[in-house]
Amino acid sequence: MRIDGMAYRTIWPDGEGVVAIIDQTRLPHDFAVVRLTSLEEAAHAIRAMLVRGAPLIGAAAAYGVALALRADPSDRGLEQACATLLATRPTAVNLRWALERMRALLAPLPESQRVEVAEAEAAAIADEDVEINRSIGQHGATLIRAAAARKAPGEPVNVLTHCNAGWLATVDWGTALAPVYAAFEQGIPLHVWVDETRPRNQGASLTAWELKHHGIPHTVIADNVGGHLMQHGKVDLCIVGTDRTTATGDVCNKIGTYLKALAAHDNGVPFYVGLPSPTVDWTIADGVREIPIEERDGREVSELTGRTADGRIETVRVTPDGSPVANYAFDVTPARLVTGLITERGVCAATRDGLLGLFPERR
Ligand SMILES: CSC[C@H]1O[C@H](OP(=O)(O)O)[C@H](O)[C@@H]1O
Repeated sequence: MRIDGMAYRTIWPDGEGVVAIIDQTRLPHDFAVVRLTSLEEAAHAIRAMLVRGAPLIGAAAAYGVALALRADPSDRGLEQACATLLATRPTAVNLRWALERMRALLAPLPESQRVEVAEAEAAAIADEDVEINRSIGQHGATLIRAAAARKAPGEPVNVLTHCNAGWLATVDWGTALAPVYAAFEQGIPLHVWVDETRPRNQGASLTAWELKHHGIPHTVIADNVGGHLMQHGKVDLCIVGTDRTTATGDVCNKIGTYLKALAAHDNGVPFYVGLPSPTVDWTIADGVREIPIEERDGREVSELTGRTADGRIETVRVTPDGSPVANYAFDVTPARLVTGLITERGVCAATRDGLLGLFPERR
């Protein structure tokens, strides 16, 4: 995507043994590029959410393996790299998918070839992500165009999204926001309701930042507003991302997604999910029972970080000292609440047959 006229991806090789990332913990107030040179730095970047979003986590892990092998290309080095990176965050299946792909490719190779092949495969994973998301954008834009056809000429289509599933959550384009970017480029009038997405505020700090830089009309709202907007006909469709979707169409995504899906279902608002195929966990069928839900540090709930009036970045406490905090980072939306899955091969029902119809090789 372009930032002040300059094209960026969220992650890119930046010289021998160096991988550059946008530090998303500094947005929206500061745009900072961080350079990773080791397995430990790559693992920290994922764990501390300098990079986040299922597809980007997968790409970052792949580059992390390549960095690790520069230090230790042995079988032990490869296994330790994969284990370290897999342990960074438990929910996004792209992490496991990328590491399994890297391990399967690299393990049979002599040590002397592993670094070069690892770097090429990480770049391939990144490039594939861009093309997958571009395609999701095109398929999803048809849904926004159809919504526009049901409105008065020139009246914007109101899309509600949760968290950040934009280009910052991927290598480029995004998943839930890719259809928004594609529809905007096609000249379809639209507006995006941006859930702030407590506690990390990926919506308020990342999605709003993306849309502002792209010139897309948007309004940041508190997480609890979406149901009210749907009741009053102010949401034409919801499009969200996913960190892991089961073979039967259950969708794991940022905490609060399930509540939005319930409100959408209750108000007859279509609820779509941007779903790149590496985010499908073909091995599980019951998302609520089988998907591990990350629990993060309670300080993400009890504290807030922002910019003061005189430009300083400060963190303040918003809960009483000593009040216990629970910080579940994801929830699971049952397939029955999902109108459709927007994949790189087209839009399908949130069912096993729907997914297998687009991915018959998975039968
Ligand atoms: C395109 S995946 C985006 C997905 O990832 C986010 O989680 P996190 O920011 O914790 O990595 C959120 O669930 C987004 O929908």
